[in-house]
Amino acid sequence: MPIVPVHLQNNVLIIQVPSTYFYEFLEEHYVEELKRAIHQELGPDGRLEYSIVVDQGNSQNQPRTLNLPTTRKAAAPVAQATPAAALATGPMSSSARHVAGAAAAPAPSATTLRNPFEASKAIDRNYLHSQLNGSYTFENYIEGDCNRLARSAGLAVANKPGTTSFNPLMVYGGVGLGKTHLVQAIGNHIKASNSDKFVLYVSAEKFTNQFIESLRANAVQDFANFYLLVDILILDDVQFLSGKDKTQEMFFHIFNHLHQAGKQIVMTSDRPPRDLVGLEDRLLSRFKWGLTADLQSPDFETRMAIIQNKMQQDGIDIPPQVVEYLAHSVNTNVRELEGVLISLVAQSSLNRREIDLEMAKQALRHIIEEVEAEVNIDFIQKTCAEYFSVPLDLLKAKTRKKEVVTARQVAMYFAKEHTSHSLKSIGHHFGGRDHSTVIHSVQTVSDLIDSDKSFRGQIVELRKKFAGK
Ligand SMILES: Nc1ncnc2c1ncn2[C@@H]1O[C@H](COP(=O)(O)OP(=O)(O)OP(=O)(O)O)[C@@H](O)[C@H]1O
Repeated sequence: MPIVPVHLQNNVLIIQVPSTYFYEFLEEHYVEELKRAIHQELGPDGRLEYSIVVDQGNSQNQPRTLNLPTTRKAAAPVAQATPAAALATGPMSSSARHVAGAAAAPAPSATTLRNPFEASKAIDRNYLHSQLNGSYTFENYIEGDCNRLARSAGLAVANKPGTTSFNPLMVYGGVGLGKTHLVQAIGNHIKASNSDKFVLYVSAEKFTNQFIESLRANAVQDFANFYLLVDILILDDVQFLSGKDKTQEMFFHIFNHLHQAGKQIVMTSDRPPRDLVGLEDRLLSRFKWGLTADLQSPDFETRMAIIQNKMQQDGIDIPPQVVEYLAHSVNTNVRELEGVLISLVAQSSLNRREIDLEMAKQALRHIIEEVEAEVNIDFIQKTCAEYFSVPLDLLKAKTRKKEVVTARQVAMYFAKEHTSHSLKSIGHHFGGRDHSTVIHSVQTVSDLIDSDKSFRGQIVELRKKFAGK
């Protein structure tokens, strides 16, 4: 059932939709555009109403029509309510909604919505918005060691959605490392080359809120049907589903249905699937069907390339020494790096001063001090790796060499002492180790401090490096 303007009655444009969910979707994303167009064409008195036509599977197979005004505020009930007003107490209604004039729209043949997982094939998906930000592309997603696997898997999925073994594709990593950018780039790429495919980007938080709202409005069936229309479902921040059993159950069914139908599913999470506490095992096991790829903090060269790319994109001109200074100073995450760059440009234009190294140091003193002052896990790992003379990346690797194990355990110990990260999160920063490994490391280091004098001396020296921050 396409969404079509079915009727123009006096100054009222009535748009027909197949479910309350579609009504809400239009309201949320298009209402301003629609209102503008209506005011332009029909003048200031022009109004918009929705006509929801749903087949409830009743004996006569009669479609039911529920008209909704554009505003969600309760409107005064109309004097001569039509039989459709009966819906006010039915499953599709909500007390805040104005039920009026079913006869206003001629009822077309309705879609049968009896099976909650039977998508309506007649809905014209061209009318649906993908919720993608077009500025997130593969072209401006800089590749580095930190993201190589995830990026190339993403590109493979984008070129052949639903047909690679990367289904689902799960991208995980810490804050501001480019998860959303990457998965949206996948969506944008697919959309550009497959105009017939309906790509939908949704955060797990929004998915949850929509689901709760559908429960409240007794329209769970509509909710499910909508999601079953999707060809490529991109669910961001899946960890948000933790502990939300009903939402998980709904997602489980949607996942199964889409997967079986060869539709592509892409997800992001701030931690590896095995650490997603509060998610059902059956869901977690499905997440592992495809490919799980992580994003790490970018190294110096990648940070340089990211800054240069951003400069080119935004037409910013900054001397190379300043770019290098920024890339050296801000090693936490990409969002932080971008923030520092923007702040520098803003200060330069406010003070009408050319950007040079002196100016950059001066202008960013507070910000960079703040970033540097943070004793974060990156800094702790770097300091411990240097102190014990082991390569930094081995702290995150599997190796059990004695000197690496010591450096790793000490770094975990200080991460526990100096940061607010949970044991799980600390483990995640050390190559995805679990929380019991972190507990064991902290205990081992504590025991050695008590029993080994020279080790205790090393810890005291290291602690000074962190205390000075
Ligand atoms: N490899 C990259 N190349 C270019 N820009 C990047 C890269 N990685 C991240 N960015 C940029 O960094 C910013 C933060 O990225 P994004 O929002 O995708 O991170 P995230 O991991 O989803 O963060 P969060 O954990 O807060 O959800 C965005 O502006 C994004 O464009």
